[in-house]
Amino acid sequence: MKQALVCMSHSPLLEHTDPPAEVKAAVEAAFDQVRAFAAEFKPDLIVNFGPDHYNGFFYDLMPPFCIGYEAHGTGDYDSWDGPLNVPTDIAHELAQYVIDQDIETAISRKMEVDHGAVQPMEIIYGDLSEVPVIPVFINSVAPPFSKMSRIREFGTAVGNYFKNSDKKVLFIGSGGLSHDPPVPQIATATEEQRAFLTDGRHPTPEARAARQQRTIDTAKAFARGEADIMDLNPEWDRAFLDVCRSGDVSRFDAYVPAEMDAVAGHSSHEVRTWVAAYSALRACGEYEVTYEFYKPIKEYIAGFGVTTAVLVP
Ligand SMILES: O=C(O)CCc1cccc(O)c1O
Ligand SMILES: [Fe+2]
Repeated sequence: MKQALVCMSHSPLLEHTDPPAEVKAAVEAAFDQVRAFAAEFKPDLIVNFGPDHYNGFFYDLMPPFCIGYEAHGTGDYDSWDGPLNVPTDIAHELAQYVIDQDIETAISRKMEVDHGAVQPMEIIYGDLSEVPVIPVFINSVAPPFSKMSRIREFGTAVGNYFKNSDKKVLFIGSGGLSHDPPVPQIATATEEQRAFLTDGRHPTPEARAARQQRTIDTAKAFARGEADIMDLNPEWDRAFLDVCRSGDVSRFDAYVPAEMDAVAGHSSHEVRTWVAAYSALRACGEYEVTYEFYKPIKEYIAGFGVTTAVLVP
């Protein structure tokens, strides 16, 4: 089989808060499953569908999705801050193919990817300088959002490009599930927040540290039941995982941004990266989910899901 998938939540709090030991152990066991899965599949190339949290993409120019020809980690929350090993020629051919399917993707020759995009690869590979990866940004925080059917069509186009490739491709989706971390919303932003959301790239070390501390403090308060952020929604999460497992990617179309905001939190839109990844895999054939982990983890501010999937012969 030439294609496979890993979709998993991310949280920059993994190294900054302390869930109960058995929760940490369960998450680490899930990570071990993913590492073993990737080691067995031995991809030649990763197509990494990742969100961004106003570290690489801002309202001065916010595309629905963007294919990276060259990319660099922003290093937020001590995440990868080096170059990614992007096969620019393949990224370019992929972008042209997607556009030829009447899906006008943006492209970047200098993409900046944050913790949300790189964490799965950090967990699997540790270092991001080796494994060839095409980073694909999907807007998951900054309304207006394209319809979920468009994300499915985008993922499907990406999958169709690789369907007959001689390379083994691992599709990765990073984010979700239900969660509402303290990311400012343009609709309720102060003047200062609005300026940050518009073009707040490359913050000072002090500004980045203050933002990160706010998130860490919120996570600790959330775990104590004292934070004023929306609760995680395990029922919504498990229903989403059921759709992934069903193999019928058209069922993703039913997800509506306004509803997701209301019941699953403003960052639940990160599941768009899963929708794109599962749609890319489904374009290559019928698939089955071979591993699924789920646990709502307040210390990580995440309905934390981890899945792997392969094509069925
Ligand atoms: O710093 C930020 O903007 C938010 C960080 C963050 C926290 C919890 C879960 C996430 O998925 C996430 O990205
Ligand atoms: Fe995130």
